[in-house]
Amino acid sequence: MNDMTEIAEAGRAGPTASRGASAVAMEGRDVKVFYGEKQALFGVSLAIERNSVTSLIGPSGCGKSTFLRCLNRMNDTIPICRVEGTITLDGEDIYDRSLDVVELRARVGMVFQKPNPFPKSIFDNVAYGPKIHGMVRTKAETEEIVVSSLRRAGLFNEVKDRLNEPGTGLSGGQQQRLCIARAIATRPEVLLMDEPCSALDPIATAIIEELIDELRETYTIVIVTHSMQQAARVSQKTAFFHLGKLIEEGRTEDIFTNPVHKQTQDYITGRIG
Ligand SMILES: Nc1ncnc2c1ncn2[C@@H]1O[C@H](COP(=O)(O)OP(=O)(O)OP(=O)(O)O)[C@@H](O)[C@H]1O
Repeated sequence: MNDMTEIAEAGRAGPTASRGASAVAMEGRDVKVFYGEKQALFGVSLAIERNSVTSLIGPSGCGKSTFLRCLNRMNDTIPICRVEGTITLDGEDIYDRSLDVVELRARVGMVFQKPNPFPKSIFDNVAYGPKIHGMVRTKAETEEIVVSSLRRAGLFNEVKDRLNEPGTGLSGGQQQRLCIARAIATRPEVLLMDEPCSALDPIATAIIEELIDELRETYTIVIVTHSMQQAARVSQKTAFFHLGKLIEEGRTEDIFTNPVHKQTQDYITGRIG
């Protein structure tokens, strides 16, 4: 099997390759992003389907992370960054002045490239979000949400006897699952993942990929990945970016087996990137 066939096979093996179109959870329309004078995104329009995994792929510097960071306004933290266009969550403009950004980030959670647990206990890492968002009032409620989030992230059995130990003492793969537990503890609708496996070994990567597949039953997931095999394995939709433009998007299987644009074809066959 050549690389292309393997990628296509992996895409076909996805359990939802035949799922019908579901409702749109988030949508970007004509999104332009500038870092100072430099334009990084040129009018990107992309609908993110609910309870589905969307992969953002493309060569380094093409704007994948920039687009991802627009979806929960993480770009607000970069002073020179300016965003134009419209981005909605459940039809609501997330750049509306009346919108509470802290609340938005609870609804649209994020997992980063490098696992970044807080320097706190495993328990407190997960309890932190629900506490600051006023989602829990009692110790029992906090415990319930911590345990269910750790279970959901596939980590509970491994840490149940050491919940009071530091999160930073876990292995890289466990730390990343802890970060996923922390993100889902605020019961978000959407989970953004920026190359969540790039710092992990193949076994830890496989565990996270399996988890992503389970999590999409409950969450809408957008993942930036450099691995086309990973995009094919975990996502139902793929969007290909090049030089700040969205070149092509569609069902993962179609993007990898029958791309419409030459640039997409060149990227997936390894001619660019
Ligand atoms: N904080 C920043 N300040 C200035 N320019 C930035 C900043 N972040 C990104 N850029 C620029 O915006 C463009 C898109 O970058 P972005 O990180 O979104 O690409 P990417 O596709 O995610 O890349 P990679 O795969 O290498 O992570 C690049 O030209 C990059 O140099």
